[in-house]
Amino acid sequence: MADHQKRAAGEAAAELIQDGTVVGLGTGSTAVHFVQALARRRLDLTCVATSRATAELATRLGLRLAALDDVGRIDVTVDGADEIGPELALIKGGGGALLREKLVWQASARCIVIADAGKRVGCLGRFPLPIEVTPFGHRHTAARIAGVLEAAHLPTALRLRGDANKPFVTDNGNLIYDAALERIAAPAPLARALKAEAGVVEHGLFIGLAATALISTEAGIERL
Ligand SMILES: O=C(CO)[C@H](O)[C@H](O)COP(=O)(O)O
Repeated sequence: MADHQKRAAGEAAAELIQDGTVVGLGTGSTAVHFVQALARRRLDLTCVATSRATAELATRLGLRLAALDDVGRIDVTVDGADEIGPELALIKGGGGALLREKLVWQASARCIVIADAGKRVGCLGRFPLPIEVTPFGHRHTAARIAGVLEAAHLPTALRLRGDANKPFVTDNGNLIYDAALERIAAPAPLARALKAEAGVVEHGLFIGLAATALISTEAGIERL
């Protein structure tokens, strides 16, 4: 999707941030625009990054960073998404930062998701669901995940690094399986079933966390 739509969403979100607040910084190409626009505002902020990549960008741009455990709570987090479904249920983790993202989102009083219009779907699942697992026993965990998923699913694939035929490793030292489900009719029971697996560290279903969505369309920013 056109980068200018991502930029417009990021800039619109940056305008909502108030001076003196604690802000969670998302990960991904849309979140990059938010971080850049936020830095340009030169507010007095404390920021918590959801990935090493975002932390590096924020540091380079002069934003003050704190560790999640060094702040009492986060006032507002702004982050992208891979899919935005009904009731602002989301799939996240395309960039591999889902665990830190969810930890930061859960610590936030308010979460704003920013995206281009192409991310809106009537039913989640077209985007493969990222599932972060421990490296120990990950093939057994993958087999158990396959058992949890609905019968009609497509293969669950170990995510590889783009530049090599080696597994992608998250900032937390874990691996990711991407589950091509096509259609997630009931996200909440699936989320619970996945979390019940010992090898599953986190999954990319973000349910009941986003309060607001800023969707960038050719006609302007739509607020949900
Ligand atoms: O969840 C994420 C990273 O883990 C991203 O927010 C998601 O992948 C969207 O990325 P982009 O803005 O590049 O489309």
